[in-house]
Amino acid sequence: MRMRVSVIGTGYLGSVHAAGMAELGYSVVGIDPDADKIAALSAGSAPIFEPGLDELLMRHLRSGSLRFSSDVEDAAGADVHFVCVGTPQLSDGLGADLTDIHAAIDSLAPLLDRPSLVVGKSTVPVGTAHQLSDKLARRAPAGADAELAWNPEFLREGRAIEDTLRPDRLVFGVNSERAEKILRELYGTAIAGGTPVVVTDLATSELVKVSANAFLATKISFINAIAEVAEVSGADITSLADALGYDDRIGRKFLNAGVGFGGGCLPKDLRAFMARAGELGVADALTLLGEVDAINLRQRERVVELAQRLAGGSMIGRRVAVLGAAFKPHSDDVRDSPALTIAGQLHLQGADVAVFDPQAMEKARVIYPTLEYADSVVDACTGAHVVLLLTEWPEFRELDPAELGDVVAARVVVDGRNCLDGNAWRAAGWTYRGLGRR
Ligand SMILES: NC(=O)c1ccc[n+]([C@@H]2O[C@H](COP(=O)([O-])OP(=O)(O)OC[C@H]3O[C@@H](n4cnc5c(N)ncnc54)[C@H](O)[C@@H]3O)[C@@H](O)[C@H]2O)c1
Ligand SMILES: O=c1ccn([C@@H]2O[C@H](COP(=O)(O)OP(=O)(O)O[C@H]3O[C@H](CO)[C@@H](O)[C@H](O)[C@H]3O)[C@@H](O)[C@H]2O)c(=O)[nH]1
Repeated sequence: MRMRVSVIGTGYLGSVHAAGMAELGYSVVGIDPDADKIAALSAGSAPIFEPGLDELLMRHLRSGSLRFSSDVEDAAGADVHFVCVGTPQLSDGLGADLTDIHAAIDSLAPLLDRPSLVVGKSTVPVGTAHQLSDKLARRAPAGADAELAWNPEFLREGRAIEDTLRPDRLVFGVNSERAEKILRELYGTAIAGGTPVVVTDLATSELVKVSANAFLATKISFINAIAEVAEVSGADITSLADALGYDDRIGRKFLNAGVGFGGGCLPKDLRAFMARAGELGVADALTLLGEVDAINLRQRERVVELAQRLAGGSMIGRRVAVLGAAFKPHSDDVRDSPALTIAGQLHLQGADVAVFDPQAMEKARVIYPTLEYADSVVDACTGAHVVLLLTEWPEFRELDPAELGDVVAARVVVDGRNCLDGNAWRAAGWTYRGLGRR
């Protein structure tokens, strides 16, 4: 009989994971208390923008291998339960809020009356899985037969389906050979396709995840720090990154300088990692990450200051076009988005800010309701004194500077992602400013 899988929490991670597990041939139920989300998913229309997700949902809803429910009791029949609930930043700005993950285990445990595996995928501070494992053993009617494993997720938004079906690596944090065997069977397709597997303990698996995100964040802040120096030296950060990247030991990926990292993962995971190190008495070990965070936030301030300078000193009575609201292209996720932070700051300083994003308008409106949301790039730029490109959507890269020049009040562009051809924009009469570029 094919394995039955439940996915607890169907947000950015869980919705893709549920559809991915159905694609791998399992019988899947996705559980989430958010009734609107469940209604949308059940209709085959994901509440998030993720390329290919609607098609995958529709295919497996139709075949009957995928369903969604807001009642956790519907997870009772599954053999494996993936926990994908949110672990957002606490309101004090430091540690991770583990309320939802404890609530998820509390609601699931009483349903586990036969051998089953609960697999944590959420990103958690090291030590959390051990606590949840104890809780499960105490509360599940099956006792030790209801076991916990940790299988951190490394998917990138915008490429989430590919990353789910063909991950770079799999990490299994397990307490038993039985748990390892079940996970190997579940991911058999990827393993047969060559995906390497690291089998380890719970604590290592939790730490792998936060270390991976901390390393990626460090790479981005490193290049952004160098970009500040390049800018005042007349050097060019993009050529510099290309030259660094040819060294295999360094690699070109994650060396794109600009307004820095945002989203629902890198910033909050970095801060939660530092907070956990503090609780463990080794805060000094991670002081580097405090600097990574500070460098990252400084990039947003640098763009605000640059826009002010280019607008003549004051933002009052100035119109600014912000191209991009999502934290990265091919996503509608606006959590901790550099583009929206910058737009919000300029608005507070009196600018008339018009935002356009191909996918993230609806979600942006919820958190910044007072900004103007334009229907197109041209609408946003009409009458603008400064154009800020802050998310590198392909359609923004391909803009024609001559055509856009006809609608703006002043031909001034800040390329916050260093993705435009500065020479072409200058040739069309624009004042072009990249970050870390001549
Ligand atoms: N977004 C990503 O690309 C990504 C990638 C890897 C890891 N992660 C990690 O995965 C976790 C989820 O992230 P996300 O971006 O999907 O968050 P999200 O906010 O989009 O989704 C979380 C979902 O959990 C649901 N939920 C809350 N309490 C619940 C409960 N008790 N039972 C069932 N569902 C519940 C919420 O309603 C929400 O739909 C986080 O720990 C995150 O760090 C995310
Ligand atoms: O050279 C670069 C690369 C990325 N970014 C920015 O960094 C942020 C994060 O990008 P990315 O890592 O591609 O997006 P996420 O979907 O948030 O994925 C990260 O966070 C996920 C959740 O933990 C992990 O699963 C992924 O492995 C990890 O890459 C975005 O704002 C990007 O614009 C840069 O500024 N420069």
